[in-house]
Amino acid sequence: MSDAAPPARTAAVIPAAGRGVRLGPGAPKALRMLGGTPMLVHAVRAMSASRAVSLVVVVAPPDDVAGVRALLDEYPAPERTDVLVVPGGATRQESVRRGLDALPDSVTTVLVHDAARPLVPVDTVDAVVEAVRDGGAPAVVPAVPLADTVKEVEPAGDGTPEPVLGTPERARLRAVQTPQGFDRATLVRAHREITGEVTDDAGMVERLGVPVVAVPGHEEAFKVTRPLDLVLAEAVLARRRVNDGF
Ligand SMILES: Nc1ccn([C@@H]2O[C@H](COP(=O)(O)OP(=O)(O)OP(=O)(O)O)[C@@H](O)[C@H]2O)c(=O)n1
Ligand SMILES: C[C@](O)(CO)[C@H](O)COP(=O)(O)O
Repeated sequence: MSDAAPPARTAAVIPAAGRGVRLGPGAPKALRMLGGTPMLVHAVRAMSASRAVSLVVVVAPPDDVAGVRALLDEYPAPERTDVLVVPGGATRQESVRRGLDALPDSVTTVLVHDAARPLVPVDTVDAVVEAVRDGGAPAVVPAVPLADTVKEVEPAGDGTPEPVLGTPERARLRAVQTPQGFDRATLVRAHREITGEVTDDAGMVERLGVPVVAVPGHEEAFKVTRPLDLVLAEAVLARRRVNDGF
């Protein structure tokens, strides 16, 4: 970025330090190839596709910060986007916190986006940014309705039958994606004050008692978690190539 560029107001933190155990043996998940390009590079491009995002902080496996830096230099982001790489932690929460610690003072709005959701469309990213900047709520999540009926069970964990405790009303349920968007001060406070297991950043903000709102997500923002998700991701990329005419 040129010296004259204005300081970043909106930044994206990309936690990419996970191993990808559920994906099976191989390279760390964020470095797996999708359509010939590492998953992390797709995720960085998805964030920098938004004109609002001028800084991306990638949180890398702590033993491979230099390798991730070299990889991102090989696949440069648009010139108007700065990309920092910092070491991650043992949990997603810890990795996000380390990404937040690296943000410059100028940043007021933060997106947190899983490297494992490489194909989120830019319209979804922009919708989240706009909703945060509108000031309606300090935390915004993209979310999609569920296709399956959901049961609450008493988990057994060993493959034996699990007692069903209830069936939440499906119309009130959403599957939550990323990027999740936040007023920076609120997210930093959540990461400082909330401890214990939380699976997403908005969940931490909810625990502060601060309002969180959901905006429409996108089916292509799915998380690459299990081997079949890689097949779907390759299919989405192939369809995009056909639609883009190359
Ligand atoms: N210590 C960790 C764990 C996860 N993540 C990141 O958080 C995102 C969502 O996590 P998930 O999909 O669960 O990835 P993994 O933890 O890698 O997957 P698994 O649980 O299968 O090992 C991923 O981009 C992952 O790299 C991270 O930065 N640091
Ligand atoms: C943040 C997240 O992607 C929202 O759906 C999800 O909670 C991450 O969960 P994971 O267990 O780290 O995959």
